[in-house]
Amino acid sequence: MASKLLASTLRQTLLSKFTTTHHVRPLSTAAAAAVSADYHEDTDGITMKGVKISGRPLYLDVQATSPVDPRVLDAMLPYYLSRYGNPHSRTHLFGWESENAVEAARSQVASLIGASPKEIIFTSGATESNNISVKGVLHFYKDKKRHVITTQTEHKCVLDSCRHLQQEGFEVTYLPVKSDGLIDLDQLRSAIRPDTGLVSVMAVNNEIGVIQPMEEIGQICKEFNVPFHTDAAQALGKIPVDVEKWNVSLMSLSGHKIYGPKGVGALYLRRRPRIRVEPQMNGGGQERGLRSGTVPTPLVVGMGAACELAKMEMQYDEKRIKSLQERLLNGVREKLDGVVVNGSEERRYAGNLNLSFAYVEGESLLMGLKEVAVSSGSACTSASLEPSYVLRALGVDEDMAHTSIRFGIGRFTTEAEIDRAVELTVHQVEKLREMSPLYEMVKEGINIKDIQWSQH
Ligand SMILES: Cc1ncc(COP(=O)(O)O)c(C=O)c1O
Ligand code: FES
Repeated sequence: MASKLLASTLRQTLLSKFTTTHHVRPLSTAAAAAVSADYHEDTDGITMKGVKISGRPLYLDVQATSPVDPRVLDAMLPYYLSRYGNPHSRTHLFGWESENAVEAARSQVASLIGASPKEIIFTSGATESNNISVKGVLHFYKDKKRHVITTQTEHKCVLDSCRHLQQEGFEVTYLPVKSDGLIDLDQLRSAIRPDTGLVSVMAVNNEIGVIQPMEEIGQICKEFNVPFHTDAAQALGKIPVDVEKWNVSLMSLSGHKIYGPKGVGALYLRRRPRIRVEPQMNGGGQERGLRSGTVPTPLVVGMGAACELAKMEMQYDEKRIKSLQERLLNGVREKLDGVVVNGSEERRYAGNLNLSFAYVEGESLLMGLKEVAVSSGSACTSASLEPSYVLRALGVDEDMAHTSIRFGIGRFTTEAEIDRAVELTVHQVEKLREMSPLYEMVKEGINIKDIQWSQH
């Protein structure tokens, strides 16, 4: 109890010390011009991309990325300022101390997932780890293995790696998901073939937060002796992750989803039985020849520190986040009808709440919510007006998929922020519904599904 209290007090103190609400001053005049052309700040707010916002929005988009924990930054700083040696330099102290720091970080990452440090390869992020896993495994075993199984709701970097393999002549099965977002284990079983070289299923979905049955999938892969890869970018530090329990051969991890820095990640590669991959990067042979390029010591130190903090505080964070999620959901449901949680309500990570609001237009809702930084789904598809392919895979109607909003709650989210988000969301949805003729008809008791719309 004392340590939890200490952690939360420390968090507040460090946060107030480090958090700045100031606009970051660019160094060069060219950069200043580029910024100022689209950025204006005055006493009553900020205008950017043509949108005026009074003050900084509150941040509820932690699935896209999370702020760096001040304690993580604290661990990183010496490796920028004084201990800046190349960890691969063998001839002097600067190199040795950097190498030590990298190895310590490797242990911190391994310890959070129940692996040996020898099984951890540092990469630039989960995108790279997913590319190495999907393409690297199939390329290495290409003489015997020509088939991959994945799901329709994976992150784009897994789906695109699979498409790339298809262009090279490999075959891919994209498993559908049930309406709760989970795969059907019998369908997985029957999709496995003698030439299946990899099963790749993400642990926690980035858009809807559902948790796939990892242990069961791992068991099936063991039974058929097929390597199992999981993209655990959204699971690490959020739910217990254990490479043995899940029987995974490869696992992709990311630093910036767990209050660590952007631009760093890791790949878990099982040693017994050993899984082999073809490297995607050629060069100096760092990271056992699997990922050439100078290991970025400060980033790796940050990822290690973030993992150590996650290990210590996961339970505490989860409890807080769960109660904030309930506060948000109850708050919204108290005032609004027609609010649907997308994805399984039981098997989900509490920090990801994906809601659809019936009878409102999603784009207008997002535009009206500029004081809350939320998204309609993943960051890399957020520019698209298409409804999310993940929600479509769940069988969500196009109109409901269009009105979805993902609320991301994290370690630094406060009750006051949740209350404000509820207030703004309710206000905006009510406003849009007032303008909606459909909602008017629903209130009058007309069943919209029964209406025969005339076609012109
Ligand atoms: C499930 C999932 N996989 C992969 C990624 C990509 O991670 P990174 O930004 O570390 O490359 C993300 C983050 O956007 C993600 O949510
Ligand atoms: S890279 Fe993060 S959601 Fe796409």
